[in-house]
Amino acid sequence: MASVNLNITCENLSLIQHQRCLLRSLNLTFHEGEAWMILGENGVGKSTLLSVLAGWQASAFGVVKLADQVLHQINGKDRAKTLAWLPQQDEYPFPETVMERVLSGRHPYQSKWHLDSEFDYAIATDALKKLDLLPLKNQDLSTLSGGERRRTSLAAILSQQTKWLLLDEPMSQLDIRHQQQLISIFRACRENGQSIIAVGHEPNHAQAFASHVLLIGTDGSWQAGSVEEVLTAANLSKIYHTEIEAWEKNGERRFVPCLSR
Ligand SMILES: Nc1ncnc2c1ncn2[C@@H]1O[C@H](COP(=O)(O)OP(=O)(O)OP(=O)(O)O)[C@@H](O)[C@H]1O
Repeated sequence: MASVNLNITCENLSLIQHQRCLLRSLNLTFHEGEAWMILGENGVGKSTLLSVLAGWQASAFGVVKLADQVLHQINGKDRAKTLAWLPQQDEYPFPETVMERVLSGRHPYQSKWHLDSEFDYAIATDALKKLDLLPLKNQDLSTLSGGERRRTSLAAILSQQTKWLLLDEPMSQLDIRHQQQLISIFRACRENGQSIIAVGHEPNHAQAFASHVLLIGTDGSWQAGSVEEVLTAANLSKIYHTEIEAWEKNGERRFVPCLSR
């Protein structure tokens, strides 16, 4: 999609699920080049918002624009060249190898009768390498562990080579080393000109890779801004209804919940 800027803009966006109002009147621009993390309690509407930003689900009220175009008016293939969406659950209903799955990220660039090219294979192989999956490339998805499956979905997203990565709980099921690896990948993606909106449950991940955060409250309220301004112990304690402290070591901030025994 040729365009000067590929910002994602929410204009007066409200989300409703089964007659319950979740997020209210979101007016916010996700600028190209930024990395956002969306935080909030279970059920506040984080996944719903991400699926609306991906164009998968329509919003109840308001508009989402990509650059200056209403998201729903952009044809699916062009949208898929700009926005890659990782849903919360990995669903693999049919027999498929890891490589086949990762190559599916190349579909937006292929015509109906196109066979995967050497170029597609090279991109998929690179994504597999980045996520330590090369030795599993010929394995059927049904034989993978949960974390391996998650990394396969992430590799498919990377091979889509989009400007925006919309990631719903990308760290889920990953062990600590692979979480660290993914944070490095996110940093490299940003250096490469890609932008990220990730849903998660760990404020320290936002601290590690995000430039901005969107905090969503259980009453549909929201607060958005830079990590430095908005990701604070006071704001996190408020949205999670739990006391959270900020600790600092070697100039780095970490958020720790005050667990009572
Ligand atoms: N298809 C559906 N039918 C009815 N209610 C739904 C449906 N999908 C989502 N909901 C409800 O909408 C609310 C928001 O769901 P959503 O998955 O967006 O929350 P979330 O913030 O991502 O939560 P979590 O942190 O648990 O993943 C929840 O209360 C959920 O039960």
